[in-house]
Parts: sequence; structure tokens; C-alpha cells
Amino acid sequence: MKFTLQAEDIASKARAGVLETAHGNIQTPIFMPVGTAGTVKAVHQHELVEDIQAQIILGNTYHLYLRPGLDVLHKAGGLHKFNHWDGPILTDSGGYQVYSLTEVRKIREEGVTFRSHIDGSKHLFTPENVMDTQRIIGADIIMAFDECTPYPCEYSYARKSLDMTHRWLKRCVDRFDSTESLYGYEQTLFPIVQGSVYKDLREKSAEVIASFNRDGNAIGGLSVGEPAEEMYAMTEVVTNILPQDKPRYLMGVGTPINILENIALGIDMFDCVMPTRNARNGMLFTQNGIINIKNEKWKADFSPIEAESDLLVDQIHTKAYLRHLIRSQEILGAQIASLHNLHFYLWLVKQAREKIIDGTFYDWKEKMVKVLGQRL
Ligand SMILES: CNc1nc2cc3c(=O)[nH]c(N)nc3c(CCO)c2[nH]1
Repeated sequence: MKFTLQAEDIASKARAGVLETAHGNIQTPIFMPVGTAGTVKAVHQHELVEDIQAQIILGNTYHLYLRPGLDVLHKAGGLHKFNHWDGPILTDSGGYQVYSLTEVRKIREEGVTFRSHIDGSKHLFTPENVMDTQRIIGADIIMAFDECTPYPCEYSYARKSLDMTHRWLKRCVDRFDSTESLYGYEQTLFPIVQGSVYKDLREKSAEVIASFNRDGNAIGGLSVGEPAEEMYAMTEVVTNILPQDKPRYLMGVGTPINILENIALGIDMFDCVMPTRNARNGMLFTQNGIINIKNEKWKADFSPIEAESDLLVDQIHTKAYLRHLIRSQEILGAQIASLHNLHFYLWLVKQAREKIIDGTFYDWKEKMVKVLGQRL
């Protein structure tokens, strides 16, 4: 999978590039909407996701393995066919979801046993079988099976967990490199840097991950409750070591401000449930700051949701109407607010890419960071 760097900022480590996949090219920096169970929540028609120019969506091994299950996905010819999305797809390996969605789980050298959050049935994920699962799902980019260390955690726990994640990575690479894609197009495996918030562990993990020389590299174990400054410090340590010529994916990040600060630290790919999860609760991200649409002040505000936005729903619907829909818990409210926030996140990273290319990123980022945190 080919990654071409097109521009590098002079005042920061920000880059603009293109990642070529079998299902189309991805312009970076990029934000990847999370389509956990095969659909981006509340954004049912994929034409809508196309409409907001989402270039790549995230699927999830844990969810898809449990429901609809591998036999259905295999018979469908993979997830692209099943959910009628012909753009690139990235699937996470399931490690994080087991850690965040299930209580009853045991982490052993062999792998992780857990009970399904759906019906309580018992399952085992190993580095080998999550590679086979992601082969069947057919994502263009698949993630290594790792342990996302909780925050906070003791240094000794982080070091032991890191060493096991590295041993699991070797097993993932051996399995992945000895199996073929099932559907006739290239898939690629990204390893994941861990090390919690400990500088020396992050350096060691970044060096180990870089040594596998894969098509791209991910940074995990962050956006798990640590202060933003810790996230930025660890990202900086790791991007100083990961190769320049490969895309860097910071997992689970984040707020609009987190995204801009991490682009400046050399990150190219992001994913986060925040835009859709917060949308369902009426929190709208806009170019002028954050709107809590449920607030009384929007009750009779008949201005467009966002005048500057080129998204149709932002133009044709008013703040008052969207407030009414969200307060009434109408499905249309979740759909409009989700589309709005996804469109905003994709607009933000597209703007960043354009500013990196024309050499004005740093000043623009400083200005935007001041505005984006404001409550309107
Ligand atoms: C919301 N924050 C977050 N931190 C993450 C950290 C990890 C991680 O360390 N490993 C893997 N495999 N996935 C992760 C994910 C899911 C992707 O959004 C994370 N998500």
C-alpha cells in the first residue's frame, strides 16, 4: 500500500499525503468515521456518508464477529459488499473493544477470553484468529491485536503489557504474511505502539513497531482518560521515531482541538466516536465553536444550523428545528446532528490539509484552536 508525502509544514511536523488503497485513495490528514457495526450510527444511507466525502470508515472485529458473524460476512463476499460501501475500510482488531465493552475477560499469553456483551456467550480472541477474522471482513487496513493499557497504570504493568503486545504483534505478522486476501484485493496490517504515558516505554515500543517496516503505523493506549498534555507528549516522542514515509494513525482521537494539535505533531489519520456520539446528545461542533443545541437560547433561532457550511442539512434546517428534534428524541435529530458533526470533522481535516499544502498551517491552527473551544 503506497503512501506519498505531498507537503510538509515548516513551522510544525504537519504533513499532507495520499494513501493508495484497493478501494480508492485517501488524502491525509484524514478523519475516519466510526462505523462500528457496519454502519456509521444514524447515518444509514452510505450515499449520505459519500455526500460528506467520508473517504474511509472504520469497522470493528469485535462487533462484526459477534453480529452478523463471520459466516454471513464471508458469504456476502466481505464487508464492502455487505454494507454496500465501496470506499476504503479500516477495522480495529477487537482488543480495545473487549477491554472497553466486556467485564468478564481474562488476558493471557495465548489471547483474551471474554463473554459477549450481547448474549453472554464465551469467546477467545488470539493474534492468529483476529487476523483470520479481519481477512474474512476484508478491510483494506487491518490492525494488530494489542492490549490497550488502561490509564492510569503502574510502570511495571505497562512494561509487561508492552512486551506481550510486541510478542502478539510477531504472531499477527507471521499469520497475516502466511495467509492471502480472500476477495482478490490487497489488505495491509498496521502495528500499534503502546507504552502508556511512560517516555522510555513509548520510545522502546516505537522502535520495535518501526522495525517491522509495515505500510503504516498506529499509536494506541491514548485518549483513555489521560490529560491532553500527556497525549501530546507521548505522540511527540513516538512520531520522532516512527518513519517519515509511512502514515501514522492515532487511535481514538479526539476533539477538534486534539486533532489539530496532533496533526502539528505529525499524525495523519484519526478516528473517534465523538462526532456521532455527541451529536445524538445535541452537541454540535462548528467553525465558530461548540453549540449545545438543547440550550433554551436556540428555541426560536430560525437561522441555519451553520450558515458557512456547504452541507445541505446545515442550510435547509434551522437551529430551532434541530433543537426541537433533539429534545423530542426524534431519529431525524440524530441523523441531522450526526451528519453535521461528521461533515465538520471532515471539513476541519480538509482545511488542515489545504493549509499544510499552501504553507499557512501553523498560524491557521493557532487561530482555530482558540475558536474551536468556545461555547456559543
Ligand atoms: C476513544 N479512545 C481510544 N483509545 C484507543 C486506543 C486503542 C488501542 O490502544 N488499540 C486499539 N486496537 N484500539 C484502540 C482504540 C479503538 C479505535 O478507536 C482506542 N480508542
